[in-house]
Amino acid sequence: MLPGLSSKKSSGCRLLSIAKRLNITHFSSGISHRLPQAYYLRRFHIYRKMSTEANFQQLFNKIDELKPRFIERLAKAIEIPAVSSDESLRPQVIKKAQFIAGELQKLGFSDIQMKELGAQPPPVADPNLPLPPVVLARYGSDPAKKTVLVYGHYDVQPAALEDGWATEPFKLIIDEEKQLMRARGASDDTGPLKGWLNVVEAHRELGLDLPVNLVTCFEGMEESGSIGLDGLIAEEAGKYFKEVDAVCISDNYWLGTKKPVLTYGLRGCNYFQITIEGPAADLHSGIFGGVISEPMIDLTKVFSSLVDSRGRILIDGVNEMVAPVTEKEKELYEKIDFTLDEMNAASGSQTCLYESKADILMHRWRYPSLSIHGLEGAFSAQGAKTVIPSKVVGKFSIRTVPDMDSAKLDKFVIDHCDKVFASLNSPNRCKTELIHDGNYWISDPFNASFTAAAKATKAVYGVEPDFTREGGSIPITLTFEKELKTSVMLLPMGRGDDGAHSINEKLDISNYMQGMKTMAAYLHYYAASKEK
Ligand SMILES: NCC(=O)N[C@@H](Cc1c[nH]cn1)C(=O)O
Ligand SMILES: [Zn+2]
Ligand SMILES: [Zn+2]
Repeated sequence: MLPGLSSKKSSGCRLLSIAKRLNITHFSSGISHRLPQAYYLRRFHIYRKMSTEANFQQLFNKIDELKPRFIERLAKAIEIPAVSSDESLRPQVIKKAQFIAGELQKLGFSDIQMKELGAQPPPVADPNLPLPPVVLARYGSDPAKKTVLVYGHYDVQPAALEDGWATEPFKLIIDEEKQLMRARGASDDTGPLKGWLNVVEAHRELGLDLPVNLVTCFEGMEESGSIGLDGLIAEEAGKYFKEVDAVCISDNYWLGTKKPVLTYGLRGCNYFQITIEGPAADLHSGIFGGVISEPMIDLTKVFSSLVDSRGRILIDGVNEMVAPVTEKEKELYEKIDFTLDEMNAASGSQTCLYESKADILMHRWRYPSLSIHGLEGAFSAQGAKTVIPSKVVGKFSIRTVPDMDSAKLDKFVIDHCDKVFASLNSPNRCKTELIHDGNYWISDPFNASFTAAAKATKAVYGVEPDFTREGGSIPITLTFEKELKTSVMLLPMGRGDDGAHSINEKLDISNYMQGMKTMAAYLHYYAASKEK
């Protein structure tokens, strides 16, 4: 099976040798062991029997049987447009939290708490805008069982029909021909979040004991940088999350479309905005064009100084912080099941900047990238409006990697924008600020949790998963690891071509069904493992 099955209970030397094999030099934290080995051995004897493939068959059949109900329930959650970045939709985000709490209650979860996080900090239009609550709940509290915290987010990215969606984004559409479900949040992350609830439901329907105690941590600000969640986790580490042995996050995707993966690394994300303002109001370009200084022209100059068309970041000091590639690391990429064709299929184009698999993967996983996302305040409709916008707010983000220092990065970026703007000699005003940030994360993929997930993947898909890193970010991952002193494992449900954050987001029905089976099997294998 997997080489080097072990956990972080082993000595530091062992961990170091695993790190060497994977060529990881940036473990984000250590793991403490709070209970003696005998305790876990006892748990192992209790649950070993339940974790046999025979029991899985019963569970898998039940999940299959409940498929129509599970799809219908997902459709109900999807209907709530919980877009965390749109202040006007904040009541909908809160409504979705309440909806999920109601579902948890119906399923027999206990100690359900809607943790309030206060008002959203600036920059924000409404200074009293409430952050959406974090939904905490428990299923079981048997001291003889291990406790798994499952994290997910119920907020989603914006979506509108006019962006080019084939169908209404907040209505779950079943494409019978392609056997997939299309809607905003289907894959990121309402589908996987509902998956955990469905796993509990399948156990209940069978009268089967859940092999672990489950704790939920479902947030509503992930797509906006998980604002407020760090503090809550720190606060609850010794309280609500006290007994947590492992954290499992299902909020990412397979690398491609065929092979299941387990993910042990993420890039971070620092998100910035540049505000440039000048005239008191939008102006007629025939009257004022060529006579006044235009904020939009200044912004394009600053934007174009950030990155070149080959994706190279042009800000002094940024690339210098990146950990160098070693020869051994290069070998890792060759073993990963992925092709340029898959990359092109996922982007729906032939616009990839690299040809070799290693280059693509390295630029997705271990190098930083800078993306320009858009702007507020400028004309963006069809037709030709001859206006000079008086104030524009440009948005861009940098995906961060080991060994980049987040605070240093912020300084480099802000200094750079200030310097470029100053060089324009513009009478306009310019301000660059950080909107939110979240750290990169890299972990040990040979601990008990990853091992259990690998066995679960094999039991469901019949293949060993690839171990991958991911270019996206889940800002809270490192916080869980540090504050709870537990391992974190990423168990993706969807595929690399799901179109998360894009138009026509989808989740293949087979990924939903097999994903839930994998989640269930993971809980059983993890419960049965000797190690934490
Ligand atoms: N499924 C994970 C995901 O989409 N994460 C977001 C997180 C984020 C960071 N800043 C804003 N959102 C991502 O864009 O990677
Ligand atoms: Zn997500
Ligand atoms: Zn997302």
